[in-house]
Amino acid sequence: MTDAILDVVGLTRSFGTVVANDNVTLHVRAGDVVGLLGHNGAGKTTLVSQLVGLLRPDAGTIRIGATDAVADPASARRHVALQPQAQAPIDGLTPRQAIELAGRIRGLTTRDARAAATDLADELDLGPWLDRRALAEGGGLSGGIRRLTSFAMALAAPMPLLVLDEPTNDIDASRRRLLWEAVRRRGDQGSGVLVVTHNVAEAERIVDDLVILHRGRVVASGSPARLRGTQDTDLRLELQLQPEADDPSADPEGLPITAVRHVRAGRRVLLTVPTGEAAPAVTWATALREQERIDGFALGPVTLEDTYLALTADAGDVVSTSTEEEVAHV
Ligand SMILES: Nc1ncnc2c1ncn2[C@@H]1O[C@H](COP(=O)(O)OP(=O)(O)OP(=O)(O)O)[C@@H](O)[C@H]1O
Repeated sequence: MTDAILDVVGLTRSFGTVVANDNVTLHVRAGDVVGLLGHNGAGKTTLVSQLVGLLRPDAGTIRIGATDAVADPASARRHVALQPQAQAPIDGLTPRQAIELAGRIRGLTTRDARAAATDLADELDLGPWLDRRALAEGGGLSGGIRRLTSFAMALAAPMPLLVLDEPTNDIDASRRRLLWEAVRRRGDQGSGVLVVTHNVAEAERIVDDLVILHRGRVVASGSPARLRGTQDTDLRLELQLQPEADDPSADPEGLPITAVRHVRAGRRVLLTVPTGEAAPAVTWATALREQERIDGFALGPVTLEDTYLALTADAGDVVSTSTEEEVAHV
C-alpha cells in the first residue's frame, strides 16, 4: 500500500510456545484513524512494541513512512509518537511541565511547547490539574489525569504516526469524549493514528477502519459499517439473563424467531434478528420476562460490539452465526 504511513506485513512474534502475533498484516494511511481491538492477551501490545522497536519480530516487515522499522528502529521512531499502555513516569512534574518536555523532545521551540501545553489543556479539559505536581506512589494526580497527561504528551507535537495504547483507561466519560474527538482531529489534520482499545462502542464512532486481533491473528478488518456485516435492516435483541439461569435461546430449533446470529457474553445474550421479526421478538421476550426466565430485554440497531464478540468468542463460549464466515473475511 503506497500511501500508507504504516505498513505491517506478515508480522510474527512468539514468546516460547505462545504465538503473540501470528502473520499480522495491517496498514494505516495518513489522515486515517485505525482502531486495533482485541481481548486481553490478543497480542495488541506485542504489536505496538515491535512498531516502536522495543521488540524484534521473528518474521515480517514494518515500514513507517519510507523507513524499514525493523532494520532501523531509531530512524523509524522519529516519525512516531507513542502513548504506552503503562503510565508515563511523570512523578515530580506537573502535567504542564510533562507536556512541554514531550514537545521539546520532539523538536518544538520553548515557546511552541508552552503553547501546545496550554492548547492541549483546553482541548482535554486538563486546566484544573495543569499545575498540580504528580507525587510518588500515585499521589498528587489521579490515574485518569495521569493517563490524560500521557495522551497529551503523545500529541504535544504534530507527528506523521500516532500510536496510542489504550488511551481511555481510567478516564471519566466526559473527558473520554474529548479524548476521542482529539484523536479524530489528529487524523483530520493529516496524522495516521493507530489506537489500541477495548472500547468498541466509543471507537466505532470515530475510526475509519478497525482491525480485530484474536489470539495473535487478524480475524477481521475494515470499516465499522463493513464489519457490522449484517443488513442495515437487522436488529439486535439483547436478553439479560438471571444469575445461573439457562439461556432460553440456546436451542435455535426451539426459537419462535429467526436469529441470524447468536452471541453469549456473560449474562447477556445478543441475538441479531431481521426487522420483520421485531414484533414476534418483543412478544417472545416479554413472555420470557413475565415468566421470570430473563431479567429484561432491549431491542435496537445492530452494533459493532455484536460482531466483535462473535469474532472473538473462544471455544466454549456460545456463538452461532450464519454470517460469521462472511464477516471474518471482509
Ligand atoms: N514478555 C513476554 N514474555 C512472555 N509472554 C509474553 C510477553 N509479552 C506478552 N506475552 C504473551 O503474549 C500474548 C499477547 O500479549 P499482549 O500483551 O501483546 O496482549 P494484549 O492484547 O496487549 O493484552 P492486554 O489487552 O491485556 O494488554 C499473551 O499470551 C502474553 O501472555
